Amino acid sequence: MTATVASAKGLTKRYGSFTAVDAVDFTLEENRIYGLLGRNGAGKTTIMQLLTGQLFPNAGELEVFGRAPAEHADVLRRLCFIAESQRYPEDFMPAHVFKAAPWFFENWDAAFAERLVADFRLPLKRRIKKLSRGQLSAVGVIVGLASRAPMTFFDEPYLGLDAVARHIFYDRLLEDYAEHPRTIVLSTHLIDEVANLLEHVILIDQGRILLDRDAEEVRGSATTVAGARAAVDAFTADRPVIGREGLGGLASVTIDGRLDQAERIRAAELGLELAPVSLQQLIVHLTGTDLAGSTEQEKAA
Ligand SMILES: Nc1ncnc2c1ncn2[C@@H]1O[C@H](COP(=O)(O)OP(=O)(O)OP(=O)(O)O)[C@@H](O)[C@H]1O
Repeated sequence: MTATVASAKGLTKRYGSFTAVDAVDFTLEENRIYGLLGRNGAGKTTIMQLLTGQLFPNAGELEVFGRAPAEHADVLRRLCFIAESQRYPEDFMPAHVFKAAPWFFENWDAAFAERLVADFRLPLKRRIKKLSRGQLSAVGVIVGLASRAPMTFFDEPYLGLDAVARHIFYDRLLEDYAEHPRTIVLSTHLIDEVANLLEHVILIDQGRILLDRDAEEVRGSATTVAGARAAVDAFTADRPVIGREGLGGLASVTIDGRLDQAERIRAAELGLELAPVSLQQLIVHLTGTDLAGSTEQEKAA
């Protein structure tokens, strides 16, 4: 039995006349790794700032650990938010950050932080403003991991981190999560890289939730059917189509939903090729722009 650690109902955030988060409902369960995904400007950072009490909602209900997060110190001390471009006091070095961290995070593991510093080859005694972009991201990633906060938010945490460092992050996150389960919310555009890490996916588009589903269910929940156009069209005619491409007499159509054995046999008989759709491909299909039309908000503006 899992417990709900955050819940939003009709949660809305406006910036002037622009609605960045539009009456969303969702819950976060204890000890799960969530992917908060979506295109630029979708509203991911805004949702994380609402959850961590940095912003007040304009409407709706929001509870984190049973209370409105803003101004409740007992909630805020259980949260860790790692922003894309974290700011630190002038003249701070990484060593200062890690020394101060236990004042904010009661579960802080100094030995784990030390190991991560070695993994990321982070210079401890260099001014933070002199660090490279990737080294600056490493400081945030280390704080996020070693804080072991019951609810940890990583908002695009790895700007500038090289591929090796990103994989160290994923590996350490999974290892440590296995030993110290907690709720983790990760926002990223590198969906393929984190696809296997995520347990649950929340997909945001223009301030609304497009998908809120167990990652296992999402994986393999869509299929691309490719082959001769007439056969593809016949096979996909009665199904929910989420993407379509074609060239000459060939077509490739992505459909939502799983295919059963009989359908797979029928596809084979029609000479069609079936391929599972990756999480990234699915998200591209679901959030791809309708090039023919503008968005509702743009029309209204
Ligand atoms: N302080 C603000 N004033 C006005 N508009 C804002 C403000 N902060 C964010 N927005 C707008 O709200 C929308 C959501 O922004 P948000 O930062 O939450 O998106 P995001 O999904 O995190 O995007 P990205 O992936 O690019 O980081 C965007 O259109 C953004 O321009």
